[in-house]
Amino acid sequence: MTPAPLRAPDHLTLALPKGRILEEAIALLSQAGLPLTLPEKSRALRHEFPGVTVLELRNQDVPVYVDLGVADAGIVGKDVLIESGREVYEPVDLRFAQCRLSLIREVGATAPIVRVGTKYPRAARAYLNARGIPAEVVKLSGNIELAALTGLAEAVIDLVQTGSTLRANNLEEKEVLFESSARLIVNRAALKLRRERLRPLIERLRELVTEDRPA
Ligand SMILES: Nc1ncnc2c1ncn2[C@@H]1O[C@H](COP(=O)(O)OP(=O)(O)OP(=O)(O)O)[C@@H](O)[C@H]1O
Ligand SMILES: O=P(O)(O)OC[C@H]1O[C@H](OP(=O)(O)OP(=O)(O)O)[C@H](O)[C@@H]1O
Repeated sequence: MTPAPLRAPDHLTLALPKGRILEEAIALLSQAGLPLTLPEKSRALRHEFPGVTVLELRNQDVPVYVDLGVADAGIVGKDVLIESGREVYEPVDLRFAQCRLSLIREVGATAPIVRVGTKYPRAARAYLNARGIPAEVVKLSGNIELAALTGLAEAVIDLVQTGSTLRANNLEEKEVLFESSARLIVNRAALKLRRERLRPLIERLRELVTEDRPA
């Protein structure tokens, strides 16, 4: 196998998630001065721009690529970052993709919580342990709320934004575990090696998010 070519210190590799974050991430990074455009729909997974490579990943894989240094930086939801358990440098709260991770039950449910369905087993266990609730955590992959509707679980832990999914399914939010938004994450070694590219990017993104929404 041929070794991977060394990347020049003035080249950036970014890990971005496909899905709802991609478009806004590309728009913000372009505003910050990177020569990026939204990739055309295709099966290509790696997109080349002048001086920048974009790796298009699943959300959960963004912290892995950044922590292991395959990507210099990435954008990912705080929810996914917490769940990953990876302690990467997180210099900018980008303030989009705002939502919260909450404990959700059917309206009026009072039965003891025996099972909890979630896409976030690590956060769920930490929450249940802190509350002293001896429930089993069942890892699910999507449409998590169905678990509470079908009796698979007495409660679910999932994201809420507008609350319309809850209202449409006769569910209610019982407690917020934490708030989430998109974050810039950076590999610590890359921050030194590619300082000239990463420092101005961090500064510009900080300016852009505070310009958008003054405190
Ligand atoms: N309804 C929502 N409103 C605002 N932000 C959201 C909402 N749902 C999810 N998010 C945020 O956007 C991120 C990406 O969500 P997206 O829906 O693209 O992921 P997904 O397709 O469920 O993930 P995957 O299939 O890769 O597990 C989430 O990690 C969260 O931070
Ligand atoms: O409060 P709301 O505005 O209704 O948003 C919350 C919903 O959005 C997300 O689901 P998504 O649409 O991403 O589908 P998924 O369950 O397949 O991830 C999340 O899992 C909730 O179901």
